[in-house]
Amino acid sequence: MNNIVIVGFMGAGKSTIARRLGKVLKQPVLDMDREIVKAEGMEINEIFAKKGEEYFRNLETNYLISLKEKENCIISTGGGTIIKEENRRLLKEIGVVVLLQASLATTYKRVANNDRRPLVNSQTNKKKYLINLFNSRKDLYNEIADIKIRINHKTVNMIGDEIIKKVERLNKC
Ligand SMILES: Nc1ncnc2c1ncn2[C@@H]1O[C@H](COP(=O)(O)OP(=O)(O)O)[C@@H](O)[C@H]1O
Ligand SMILES: O=C(O)C1=C[C@@H](OP(=O)(O)O)[C@@H](O)[C@H](O)C1
Ligand SMILES: [Mg+2]
Repeated sequence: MNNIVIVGFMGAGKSTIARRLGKVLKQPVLDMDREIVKAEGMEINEIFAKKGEEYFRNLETNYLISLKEKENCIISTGGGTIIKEENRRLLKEIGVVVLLQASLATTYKRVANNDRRPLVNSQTNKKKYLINLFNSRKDLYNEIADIKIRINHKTVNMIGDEIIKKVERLNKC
């Protein structure tokens, strides 16, 4: 095992921090969205548009099952991977779960004007939609987190270092 699994809401920095951890720890990085895009030969937006969200959620579950074999990897999840109970169970099996916690203000700033997230793109009132989605998922992230990191106003390097320290401490226990 010894994998590090990064969870959190859209825009919290999961993909960015995973890349940083991979570089510092010299471990392979698996970004679920990126791996799914590669396997399907379609961008996330296109998968949602052509096949729907449920299809995408099943791809996430299948991908998580394949991760059970992995060791010493840094895994970046999608913001909605934690929705399904089966996925939450799989994530706990796969590695130490690190939650990146961003404020709604930071989230909105990072996500609202980026067109790569289909769930947000399609909304006319993006702010209201994000607030509701954020609140509906909060408890699920907290439920599975072994380590929680507040990311507001911190650099990528600071967050990476904090994660490494906390994972080391946890592994010593
Ligand atoms: N600590 C940080 N400080 C400033 N910007 C950040 C930080 N972490 C990530 N970002 C930026 O926020 C945006 C969302 O990051 P990303 O890694 O795609 O998040 P996620 O994978 O959680 O959706 C990107 O533009 C990224 O460059
Ligand atoms: O929150 C979500 O439901 C989603 C988050 C996205 O990943 P990021 O959290 O990396 O943006 C991506 O998996 C897809 O657009 C759905
Ligand atoms: Mg990401």
